[in-house]
Amino acid sequence: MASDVVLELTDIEAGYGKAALVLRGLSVQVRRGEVVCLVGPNGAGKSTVLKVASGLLKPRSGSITLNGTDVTGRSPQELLRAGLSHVLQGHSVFREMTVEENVMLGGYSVADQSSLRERCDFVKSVFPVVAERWTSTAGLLSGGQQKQVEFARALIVRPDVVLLDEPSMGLDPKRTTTVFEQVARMRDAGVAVLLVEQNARRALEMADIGCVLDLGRVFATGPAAELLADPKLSDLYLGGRPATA
Ligand SMILES: Nc1ncnc2c1ncn2[C@@H]1O[C@H](COP(=O)(O)OP(=O)(O)OP(=O)(O)O)[C@@H](O)[C@H]1O
Repeated sequence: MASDVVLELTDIEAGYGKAALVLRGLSVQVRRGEVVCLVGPNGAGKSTVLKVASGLLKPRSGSITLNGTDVTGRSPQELLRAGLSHVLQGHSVFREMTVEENVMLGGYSVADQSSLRERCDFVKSVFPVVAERWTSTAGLLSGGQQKQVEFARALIVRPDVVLLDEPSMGLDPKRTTTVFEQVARMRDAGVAVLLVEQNARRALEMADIGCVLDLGRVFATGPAAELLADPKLSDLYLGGRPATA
């Protein structure tokens, strides 16, 4: 395994209860400073990959390694301590609380106050809106800005890898652009990002690596720009080819 691989899922089989398998031998790698974007049709298993990676769902077979250590079967809390943060689908900002209070909820496990202060400075440097609105009530921020508060909460523990489940959900195109810019800033700050997106074409324009899932397997993977340029993938999975001028 290359040393820059932060998270690796290998030959994962997973499902819910006694129901049929959702993931059928899926493998994916995420490297430091890289955004890997999972796309594919509804029900392909994209969110299930994130649940397996974060310990919310135990795989029936296969392995998960984090920074080269086998962490298969560990709980979400253990994985958080080991360097993996998961930003769930939907909105998890507490609207009545300030931005600071929301971000600090993520830092409850950081006992050392000076290291917590240093981490605050770090998230403020990654997300300028969070710094500017630090004392504001979170409910007064726009949907895209609230997403940045969720990202900051995930980054306060300074994880090696962040899992993002549909961060653009419910946002208009302009705010989606802003949110994808913030995902790129996390990557540029050295974090590995594994992202699930319905907004496949626009997410792949920002991502480094794309991974097309279908029926619980990886149908195609490679540099995101190459997937975007593939006419067959465009027609099947990316909502058709963009109109040419
Ligand atoms: N908690 C659950 N219990 C039982 N089945 C589930 C559960 N969550 C998901 N599934 C099933 O697993 C399959 C894959 O779901 P998943 O949410 O991973 O797909 P997805 O690719 O993220 O889809 P979407 O794009 O619609 O969010 C679906 O058939 C879904 O019905």
